Amino acid sequence: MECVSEKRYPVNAKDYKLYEEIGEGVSATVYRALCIPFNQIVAIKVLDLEKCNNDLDGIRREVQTMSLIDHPNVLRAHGSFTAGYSLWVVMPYMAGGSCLHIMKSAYPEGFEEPVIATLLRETLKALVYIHEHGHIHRDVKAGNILIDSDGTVKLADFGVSACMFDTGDRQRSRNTFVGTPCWMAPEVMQQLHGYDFKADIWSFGITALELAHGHAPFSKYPPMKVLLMTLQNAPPGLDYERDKRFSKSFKEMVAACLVKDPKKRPTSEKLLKHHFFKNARSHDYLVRAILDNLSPLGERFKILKAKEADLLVQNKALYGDKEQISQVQEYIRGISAWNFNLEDLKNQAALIQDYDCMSNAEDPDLSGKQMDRSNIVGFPAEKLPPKIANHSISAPSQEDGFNDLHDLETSLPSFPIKPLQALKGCFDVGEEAVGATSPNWKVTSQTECEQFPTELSLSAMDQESERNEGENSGRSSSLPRHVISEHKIFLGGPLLPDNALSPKKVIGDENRDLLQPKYQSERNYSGPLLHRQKRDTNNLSSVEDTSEGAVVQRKGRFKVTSADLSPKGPTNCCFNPVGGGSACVTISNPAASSVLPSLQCILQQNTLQREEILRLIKYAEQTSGKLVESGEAATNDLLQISPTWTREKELQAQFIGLQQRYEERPETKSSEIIPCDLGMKLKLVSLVSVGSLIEELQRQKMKNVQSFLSSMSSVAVIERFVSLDDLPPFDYRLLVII
Ligand SMILES: Nc1ncnc2c1ncn2[C@@H]1O[C@H](COP(=O)(O)OP(=O)(O)OP(=O)(O)O)[C@@H](O)[C@H]1O
Repeated sequence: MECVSEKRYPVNAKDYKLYEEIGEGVSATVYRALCIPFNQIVAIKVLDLEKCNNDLDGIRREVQTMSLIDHPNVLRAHGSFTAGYSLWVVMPYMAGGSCLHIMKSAYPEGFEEPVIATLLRETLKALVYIHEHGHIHRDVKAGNILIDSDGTVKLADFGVSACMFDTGDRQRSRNTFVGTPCWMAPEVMQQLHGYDFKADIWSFGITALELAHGHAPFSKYPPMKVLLMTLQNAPPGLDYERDKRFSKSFKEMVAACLVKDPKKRPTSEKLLKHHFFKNARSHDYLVRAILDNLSPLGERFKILKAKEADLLVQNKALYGDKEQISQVQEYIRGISAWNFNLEDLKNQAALIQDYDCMSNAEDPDLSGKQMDRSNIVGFPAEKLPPKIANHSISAPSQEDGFNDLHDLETSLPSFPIKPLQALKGCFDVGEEAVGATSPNWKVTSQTECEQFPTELSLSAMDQESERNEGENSGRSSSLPRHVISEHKIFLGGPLLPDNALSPKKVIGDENRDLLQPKYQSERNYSGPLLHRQKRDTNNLSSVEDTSEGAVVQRKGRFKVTSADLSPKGPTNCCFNPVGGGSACVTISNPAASSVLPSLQCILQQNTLQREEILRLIKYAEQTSGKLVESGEAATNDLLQISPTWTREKELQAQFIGLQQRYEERPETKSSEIIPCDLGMKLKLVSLVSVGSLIEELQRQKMKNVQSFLSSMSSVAVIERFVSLDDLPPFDYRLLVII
C-alpha cells in the first residue's frame, strides 16, 4: 500500500510555479509545476471553469473523489483551489505521461502483450478498488492510465466518475450520458435501464484493444458514427487472423469484457483472476520496456501538439467547404434540443463518406463486416426503406452520409429522448438530487419511457449472438502571477469563481488557438448550454473573441446535452452570468436563465413541426391518390383535437411569462455572484418549478402527437414525405413513435 502523504499542500497559486504543458483534456490543461514550499515537482490540472460552467458539481465530485481515494493504482489529488476562473488540482507528477501519449509518441501500433498485461492488471486493481468503494469511473481509457518514472501505473481522471452511493439509498445504476464514445458501453449509450460499474468493464475491454492496436476500435470515426456502430455492430474484439501476435488468453479476456449484455460481463474482481494477467510483470519491466528511450514528457507533448496542429490544417483544407454547406441546413439545429445535434451529425456523416472511401478497404474495424440490420431498433429489416435495409458499411455509396443519418434515426430510441432529463443532464443535476426535490420528476421520466414500448427497446440487441470471434475484427513557461487575482480554498467547500482572468486567458490568442486546436471532425455543438450562450454573447459583444465563434470544442469525452440554441430564438443572447458587456439583459441565476431559452426553443420547434406536419399531410393528400382518404381523415382528426393544442399553446404562454419574470427581476444583476452551494440550490429550485411546467407541456405534446399519429391510417404518409432535406427543425420523437 502506498504511503499516502499527509502533508498539506498549499492552496494558493503563488506557491506554485507552472512549467510546461504536459497534457490537455476537454476542459483542462495539465502542467508540470513546482510546489515551491516543498520544492517538489507536481502536476497541476488547470480547469477552466468557464468551460465547465454547468458542471461545477461534477468538478466538485471529481476533486472530492480524488482527494479521498487511497490506492496505489489510483491517482490521488494533493489538493485543489480556485484561482480566478480556474480550478487548480494539484496531483503527483506522473513523468511517463499517459499510455495514450506514450503510444502516440513511440508505439503507434500498440504495445507488446506483456506490457499490455502489466498495464491492464494495474488498471484493473484500480477498478476493483473504485468499484468496491461504490464508484463507477466512467472514463477508463489509455489516456487516463498514467505511468510514473518508476513504472507505477495509476488510473486518473475522475471528471466523470459517479458515486453509486450518492443518494444513501444505494442506487446502483446511473442515468446520465457521459463518457467517451469509443470506450462507452452500449448500455450507457442506450440509457434505457441506466448502467452500473459493468460499464467500466466494457471500457476496460476497449482500452485493452486500444493498447493492443495503438487506437480504440472505430477511433477514426466521428462520435455519432461510433455510437451507431457500438449499438448496431457485434462487439469489437481481437481477431484470430489479424491479431496472431496475441495469445488466446488475451483474446478471451477481451471477449469477456466486450459482451453487450452487462450482466454477462465479469466484475472487476473476477476479471483480475483471469489467467491473462499471469503474464503481467513488474514495474521495472515497464520502465525497461517502454519508458527508457522516451524523451521528457513536456517535449513529447509539444511534438504531439505540433503534429495535431498540422493535421488540423490538413483537415480544414479537405473538409472546410462541406462544413459550410451543412451549416446552411438550419433545420438540423432543432434536433439538439432533444439531445442530438444533427448539424454536427450531418457534418460527420459527410466526412464519413470520405473516410469510408479512403479507408474502408483496409479498415480492420470494419472489414468484411455488415451492419446487422435486423437489430435496428424498432425497425425490422423488412420495414426499413430499401436504402437503409441494403446499406452496408463496407460498401459505401454516394449517399453514405444520409444513410448514416437514417441509421441514426432508427437507432434513436436507444438514446435519451426525454427533454427534461436532457435539461437535467445539461446542468449535471444528479438523478438523486432531482428525485429528492421532486419525486415526480423521475416518475414522469419513466412514464415517458413507457410511451416507447417494447419495439423501441434494444433488448433485441442483447439477444443477438454476442460474438463470432472468427468474424469480428477488432475491431513554460510560468504564467504571470499578476493575472491571478484571488484564490480560494475549494476542497469540499463552496466554489467561488471571481472575476479575474484565468491563466489561459493571458495566453495570446495566437497561442490559444494553438493550444486549443478545433478539430473539425470532432466539433460538437451540443456542449453545455451556458457555455454556448456565453460564446454567442461574446460573438455579439466582443471582437477579440470571435475567433472562437460558434465553435464548441470537443475532444475526447462526449457528453450529450440539450444544448442547442436556435439562432431564431429571441433569447439567445440574453444570458451572460458574468456580464460580458452585452447589450442584452443579463440575469444572475444561470441555471434558470439557461433553461428558459432552451425550453422556449423546444416550444418553438414543436409548433413549427406541427405546422410542418400539417403541410406535409396536405402535400401527401395532393400527391398520393390512394392516401387521400387517410390523409384527410388525419387532417380532420388533427383539427378536431385542437383543444389539446390550445392547452399546449397556453403552457407555452406560461413559459414565456416565466421567462419574462426572470428578466424583469430587479435583483438579478450581472454582478451578483452566487456562491456555489446556494447557486446549486437555486438551480434545483428553478429546475423543479420550470421542470413541472415543461413536464406538463411535454405530456401535452406527446398526447397531441400520439393522437395525431393514431388518427392516421397510414404512417406511410410520413415515411414517404419526410425528407431530411425538406424539413425544418423536426422532432425526432415523431420518427421514434412511428
Ligand atoms: N498527474 C499527471 N501527470 C502527468 N500527466 C498527466 C497528469 N494528469 C494528466 N496528465 C496528462 O494530461 C492529459 C489530460 O488530463 P485529464 O485526462 O485529467 O484531463 P481531462 O480534461 O479530464 O481529459 P479527458 O476528459 O479527455 O480525459 C492526460 O491524458 C495525461 O496525458
